Amino acid sequence: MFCFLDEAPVIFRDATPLIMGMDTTKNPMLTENQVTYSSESTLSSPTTLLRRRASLLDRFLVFCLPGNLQDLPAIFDAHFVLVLYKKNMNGKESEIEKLKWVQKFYTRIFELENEQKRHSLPVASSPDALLISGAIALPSSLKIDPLKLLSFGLTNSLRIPAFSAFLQCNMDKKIIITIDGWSSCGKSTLAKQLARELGYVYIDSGAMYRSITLYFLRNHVDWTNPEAVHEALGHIKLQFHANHKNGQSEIFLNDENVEYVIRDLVVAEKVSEVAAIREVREYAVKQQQEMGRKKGIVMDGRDIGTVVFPDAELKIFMTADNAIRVQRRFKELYEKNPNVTIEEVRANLEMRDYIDSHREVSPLRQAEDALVLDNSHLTIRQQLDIALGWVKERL
Ligand SMILES: Nc1ncnc2c1ncn2[C@@H]1O[C@H](COP(=O)(O)OP(=O)(O)OP(=O)(O)O)[C@@H](O)[C@H]1O
Ligand SMILES: Nc1ccn([C@H]2C[C@H](O)[C@@H](COP(=O)(O)O)O2)c(=O)n1
Repeated sequence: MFCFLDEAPVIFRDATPLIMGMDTTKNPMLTENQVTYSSESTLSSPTTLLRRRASLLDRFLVFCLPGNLQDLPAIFDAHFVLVLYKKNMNGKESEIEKLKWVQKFYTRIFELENEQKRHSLPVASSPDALLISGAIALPSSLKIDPLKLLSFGLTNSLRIPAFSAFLQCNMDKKIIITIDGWSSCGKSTLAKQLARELGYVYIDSGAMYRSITLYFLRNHVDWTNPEAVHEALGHIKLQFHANHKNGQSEIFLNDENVEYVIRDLVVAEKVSEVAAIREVREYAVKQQQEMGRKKGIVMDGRDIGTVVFPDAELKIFMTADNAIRVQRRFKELYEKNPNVTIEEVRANLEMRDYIDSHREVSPLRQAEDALVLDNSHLTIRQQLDIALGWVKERL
């Protein structure tokens, strides 16, 4: 399925320069200034052209794609947001190259139009634009390397909704995505975004261990005593519910929303001890496996790719420099409680990482077939784009 969640893009049939539009109202972070253009001279004509058509186009931006024309075929279909024309070539050969591109561009637009007709979809077209909508099967052989996009300097500054749309071509196939890694390296941030992009369920397995710990603390359960643990687990019901206000899935402990209280350092101090108990793990893993039965799930934790879903289609192992992780978590906790100190946060992270990776039962470790994502110097958006690229390869 090729469907744009917000708004279909418009592809302009104009003569050169080739233009594709992107709805900027749906991408508020995107401003014209943020886009790196390959050369000023290429800019004037597309923007002028667009502005002249303000009624139709005032919500669309034009991009020029810097870089080598040879690379364009790979990204052409995937990104309906890009202007793929660069007027910095001289000489006859270049002109021929340019013409070839114009030809390819039109050919593809007409193919798309025909696809839409073939699927009995309304084709909203005018002499100068074609609205792409509905189900259009893009070639499954098409591969896109997000790193290539990074090299164009594009994904730094913009989210490309067309990329999600591209992924949706193959959305019939549901996979399991596991994200394991060290504390506070961004697992849940990435997992939530991936789930949202793909329409998958997100499960924060750490929230389950945290909720169990909260129950034990509140009820003074002696977790060094296996019988007490067994008895207590019998009184625990864990559920995830979507919060319709923020679209996030939140954890409920015996029908109480504990999503926020479990993030407290009081729980964080003890959770690794509780999570190391065999019976606690068996209790949690059973439920996690049940949640992934229908696939279409992104789950983050410590043992998801190794123990919970050893056959997952995509396993990501996240990591980041210690100091960076401490800083990120400190910033987050400080906003909620200015009394927290960076030393406390550092000590907690180090302690949890040590216990989590040294415990006897399902210690944190990288699955052999996991892809490593070190996000020390990546933005949240960049890490998402990289992970989406990996997903695409598996769909
Ligand atoms: N690439 C990034 N750049 C900057 N900050 C980030 C990045 N990724 C995540 N963060 C921030 O780092 C903090 C920790 O992220 P997150 O809660 O996703 O980590 P986690 O690995 O799930 O943590 P935990 O192991 O405790 O569950 C959050 O404040 C998040 O916003
Ligand atoms: N699959 C998992 C998930 C979490 N844990 C433990 C280890 C963590 O220190 C703790 C809290 O998890 P977080 O919220 O930081 O992801 O729970 C685990 O052992 N296995």
